Amino acid sequence: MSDNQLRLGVNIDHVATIRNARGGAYPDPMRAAKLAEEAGADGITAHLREDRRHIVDEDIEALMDALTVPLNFEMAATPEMQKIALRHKPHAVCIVPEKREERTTEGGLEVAREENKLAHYIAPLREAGCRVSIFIAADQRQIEAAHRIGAEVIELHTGAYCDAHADGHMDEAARELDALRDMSAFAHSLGLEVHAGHGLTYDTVKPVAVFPEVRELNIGHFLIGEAIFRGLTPAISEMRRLMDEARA
Ligand SMILES: CC(=O)[C@@H](O)[C@H](O)COP(=O)(O)O
Ligand SMILES: NCC(=O)COP(=O)(O)O
Repeated sequence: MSDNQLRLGVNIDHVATIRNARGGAYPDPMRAAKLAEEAGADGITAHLREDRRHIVDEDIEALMDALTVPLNFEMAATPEMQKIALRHKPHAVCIVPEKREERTTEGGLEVAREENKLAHYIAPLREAGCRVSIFIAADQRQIEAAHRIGAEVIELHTGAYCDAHADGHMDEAARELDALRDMSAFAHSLGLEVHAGHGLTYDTVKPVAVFPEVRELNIGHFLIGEAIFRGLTPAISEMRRLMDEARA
């Protein structure tokens, strides 16, 4: 991979959402992960929520056993999740905020107010060899705090930009995009590796993919939905093509 190429992490959570709707064994997130690998994904992302609404513990075990690309394990900063991460030692652990009542991840992690607690929380994960990433809003204060606690990576939450775009509020989308651009550059200037994701689609990916400091995009819900219409491999290949085009 050239230095300028953006990595694509495919999030398979919502394959599990469909499986869990009937409580059976299909569609299998592992099969989706293998197809994603073949389609050019550079990594697989999976979020083990406290309520296990999509990915479950057995999925993480299967992914750790069979993946040949890195697993980005998303989790809340709880003792239970720390134990699971330390047992599996995935390539990357992305700490995300989590509320049981939310429909999806709302906003970024509050790092600045929880600095000491989070610094202690991530230390054993780093010692175990996991790259620690913090899922964060495009907010300078939070990025500075993520840097201070010793995170190596931040993932900028692109949800507000994507939601504004989907609602046709283009001025707001442009403002959110400006913040993402400025904060990508700022985080990079501190030495943090910059990732981005949440809610990205074919319509919203290029303006983010073009930021030179961004090294990885994590995309899931849209791709799994799009796979219904064109199949998972073509859906991922098209995303890959748009990212490469943005970066050319
Ligand atoms: C943190 C994040 O953005 C992802 O985990 C993704 O949104 C899928 O999980 P949920 O849809 O459950 O939030
Ligand atoms: N961290 C963001 C992610 O993994 C994918 O989010 P989404 O595309 O499912 O909204």
